[in-house]
Amino acid sequence: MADLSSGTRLSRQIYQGQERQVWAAGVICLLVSAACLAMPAAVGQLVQALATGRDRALWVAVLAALAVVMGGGNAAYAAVVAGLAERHILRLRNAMIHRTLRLPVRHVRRIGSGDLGSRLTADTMQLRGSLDIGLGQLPQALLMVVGTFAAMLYLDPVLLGVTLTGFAAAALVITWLYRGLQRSALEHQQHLAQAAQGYAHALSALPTVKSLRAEGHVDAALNEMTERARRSGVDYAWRQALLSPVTALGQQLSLTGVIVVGALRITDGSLDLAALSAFLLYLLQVVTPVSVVAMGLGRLKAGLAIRGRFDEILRAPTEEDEAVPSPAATDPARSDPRPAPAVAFHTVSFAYEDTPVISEISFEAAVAGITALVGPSGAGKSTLLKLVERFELPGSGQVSVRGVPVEQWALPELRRQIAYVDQEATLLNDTVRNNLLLGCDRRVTDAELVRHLARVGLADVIGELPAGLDTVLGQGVELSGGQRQRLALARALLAETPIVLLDEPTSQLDSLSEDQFRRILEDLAASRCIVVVAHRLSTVKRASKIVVVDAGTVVGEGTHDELLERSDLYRDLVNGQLLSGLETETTRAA
Ligand SMILES: Nc1ncnc2c1ncn2[C@@H]1O[C@H](COP(=O)(O)OP(=O)(O)OP(=O)(O)O)[C@@H](O)[C@H]1O
Repeated sequence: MADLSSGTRLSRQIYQGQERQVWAAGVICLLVSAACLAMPAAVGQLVQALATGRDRALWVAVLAALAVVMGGGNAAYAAVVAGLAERHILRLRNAMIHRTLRLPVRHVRRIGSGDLGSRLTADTMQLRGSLDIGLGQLPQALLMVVGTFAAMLYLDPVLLGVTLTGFAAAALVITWLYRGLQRSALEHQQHLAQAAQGYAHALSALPTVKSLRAEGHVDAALNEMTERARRSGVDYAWRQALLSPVTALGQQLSLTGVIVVGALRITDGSLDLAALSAFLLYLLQVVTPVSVVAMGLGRLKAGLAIRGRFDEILRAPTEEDEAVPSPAATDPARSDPRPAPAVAFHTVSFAYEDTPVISEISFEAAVAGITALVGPSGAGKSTLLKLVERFELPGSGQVSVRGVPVEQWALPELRRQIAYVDQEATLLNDTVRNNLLLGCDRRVTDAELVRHLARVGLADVIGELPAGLDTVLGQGVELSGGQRQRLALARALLAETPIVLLDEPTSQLDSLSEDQFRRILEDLAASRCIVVVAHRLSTVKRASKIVVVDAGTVVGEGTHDELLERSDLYRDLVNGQLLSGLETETTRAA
């Protein structure tokens, strides 16, 4: 029943908006099936015409017409069905792309980009094959089977009973094969996806793999994955391959039974030889469509299993679905007479799955000025930025942006308030211009783009690229880590958001760029809220507020001088244990 309802749902999705093509396919299918069914009768008529010498030309013409209908109809049917299937695949791919981009980052990371890529390519190809048989050959074969059995019923119901008994024995084995078929099809696609995921991961870590001379190790691990895919592929293939011989076995049983019972019935006079011959002709004719039905249902079952892998994505809750605004939520900043801070954490706790990472953290970042988050590695600083962006939702407590709890913002509106430069300073595989304009809602001239590039010290670098602002990044043109960070910073500047979140933006900058970066930050901080996860003392010292985070809690808050006096951890950090750039600073101070 479950199969039937998901099959019906699938058909509805495929046919939606393509009703004309569906009708055309239906009419062609009926015409072709009628022509096939009429063929044996027409051949009989021609034989009779040749014997009697009457209407020979007529029956030759009828046979020729039937052949044209069958040939042309089959070609037209295949074309219409291919159009239906391709459109369905297109919709499915686009729906998956649409959905994936709106899922929580953690969900997408958990599945993995290689696996998702495999769903979009290998799974859809497999599904396309299932649709070809399921939509293309199955309906026609079903019509043929029903039509032929109807003709056999008309000729001799007893012999039809014998025929169906033979096929029923085969059906028992086929049902058992189906059960494993769906499972092995799903396993095969999963193994393929795991291999794709492992491969993508290995390629992204290629320089590390090479430098560690770990090619052999990675090779072996990936080979193990491809071997698993081979095993499940073979399992799937033999089950598919058995469908045809089992059907043929059913036919042999039926044939033997029909010949024995037919001969007995001729002997007792309840059947004549002509009817038995016609019956046997139909029995031979029905084998191919029965095989196609058996195979087609098998492929359809496999297709439904694979389709389930798409549904897993299409039904997963998006970020919007996850953040159900709580009417009980109260924003401390709203009830406060002071203007709301740009960012406020109020007793926020958060865990990744079951691992607590943030525990009852409270702090505020003012509308203007730099708030620096410092602390040992793994303290939870980057996680705090993720909570502001609503990549993650707090387990308890409240994160507010401009006085409104993050889950009460419409997500696009919330993110319009924030420019975010992540640790990797991610750039898309697109032109420099488009990379700069991501997240920027206003019209920007090239002159303005160049001005911003100059501000982050990149105007010359970009000017020297083969196509300047139109150069596509990532296609043979790579920027250095520091250049990427500066480009990401220019993007954040262009977005002109009231809040800027920076995650270790100076990690790959040289001291000259770092000075430039610090000046830009100070300019920005005059009118915007900058929350920066910083490991450089040069940035931290100029912050209007420093929040010291340790093991998911705030252990100190204040200015550089205040914290030097009050916070042991901050002193440790400043003494060079955890803030890089310390030596430079201490040397300078000396
Ligand atoms: N996506 C994730 N899933 C599970 N655990 C995570 C995830 N991201 C981070 N963590 C864990 O949460 C803790 C805090 O990580 P976070 O990146 O916020 O620390 P951080 O202070 O920014 O560290 P660093 O300075 O080294 O970047 C770490 O123990 C980390 O292992």
